[in-house]
Amino acid sequence: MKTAVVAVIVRAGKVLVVQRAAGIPAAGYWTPPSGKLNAKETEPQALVREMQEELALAVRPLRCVWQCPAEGAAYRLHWWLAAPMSSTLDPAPAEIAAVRWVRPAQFARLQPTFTAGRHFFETILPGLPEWRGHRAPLGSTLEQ
Ligand SMILES: Nc1nc2c([nH]c(=O)n2[C@H]2C[C@H](O)[C@@H](COP(=O)(O)OP(=O)(O)OP(=O)(O)O)O2)c(=O)[nH]1
Repeated sequence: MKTAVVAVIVRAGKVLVVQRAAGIPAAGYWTPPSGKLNAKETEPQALVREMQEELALAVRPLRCVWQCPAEGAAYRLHWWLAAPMSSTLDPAPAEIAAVRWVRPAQFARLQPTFTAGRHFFETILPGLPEWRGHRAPLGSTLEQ
């Protein structure tokens, strides 16, 4: 089965999500950014390439934290933590309609979202040591 990578990019206790553009599959859906692997490409290579193409964002892939089937099951989604290496975003309009940094409670209010995305924010993300470590020292000031 083919693989797509999903990038979990955290900054200041928030996760980067994108709204898929009109004219692509699942238009309008909010999700962490993703992309399919090209032939012979590794998952980290695909992550770096897709974040560059879709957002002009340099990232450093850290580790795969979750896997799940895509809806319709044509793809397997591999969710990777990735560190942002640049501070600006330049979304490609053909693929991305909007970009936001969200806390899990804010993601829960976005519509529409995929079942996998909701599960990730509700269940997987809160259990990751990197996420807890990221948030703990920041306290409540960045939570507003
Ligand atoms: N990003 C994302 N995609 C999901 C989720 N659940 C789910 O079924 N999908 C589907 C939507 C897409 O068809 C597929 C992800 O592949 P993709 O992001 O590479 O799709 P794409 O059409 O933008 O392809 P590409 O050209 O950018 O590679 O999985 C989810 O939670 N997040």
